[in-house]
Amino acid sequence: MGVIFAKLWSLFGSQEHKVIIVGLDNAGKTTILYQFLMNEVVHTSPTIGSNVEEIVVKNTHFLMWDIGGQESLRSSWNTYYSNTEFIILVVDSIDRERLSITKEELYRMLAHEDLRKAAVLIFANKQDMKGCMTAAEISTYLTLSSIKDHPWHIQSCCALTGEGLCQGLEWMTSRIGVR
Ligand SMILES: Nc1nc2c(ncn2[C@@H]2O[C@H](COP(=O)(O)OP(=O)(O)OP(=O)(O)O)[C@@H](O)[C@H]2O)c(=O)[nH]1
Ligand SMILES: [Mg+2]
Repeated sequence: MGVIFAKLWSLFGSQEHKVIIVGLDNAGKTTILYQFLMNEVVHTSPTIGSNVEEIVVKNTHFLMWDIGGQESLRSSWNTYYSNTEFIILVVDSIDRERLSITKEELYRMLAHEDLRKAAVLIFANKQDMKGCMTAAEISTYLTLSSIKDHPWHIQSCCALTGEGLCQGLEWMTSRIGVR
């Protein structure tokens, strides 16, 4: 009985799932992390290095690393990759000009050995902005349907109101146990 309990506990209870939150500077990564943690909008400044927080969703523990997205910091994203189970890629849906850079970064990550088992959640953030791209437009531009070797999901959201964030987390929890 004790052994069975211990096994179940290790499967569903205490195990921590590593998540990296990436995306270009100003996409809203830090805002999303603290919405997850506190259900409120915090005042942010550009992240130099990273923030890390434990987020618990229905008894599932995620260790979330929010990594600075400025150009000079992107080359060190790979130092966070080992043992990552989920990549949360945050896109600023109003930033049409830089979506091509996000695309390059996405495919660079997917090709990285340390991320070969990672599932990808794409947040199409800032949906409150007038004239923003829809999740469908972003999906088409990023050619997400061509990704066959990683589970992926795109979710539109607004980090300021929190809209869409829970649905993203629900997709992540639904993936646990699948693999
Ligand atoms: N309108 C709007 N603004 C948002 C939203 N999410 C974040 N922001 C704002 O966008 C700005 C940048 O947000 P951050 O969370 O600091 O961005 P970041 O991705 O962590 O940026 P770096 O740390 O530089 O990589 C802040 O002024 C946020 O308030 C959103 O959904 N809508
Ligand atoms: Mg930040």
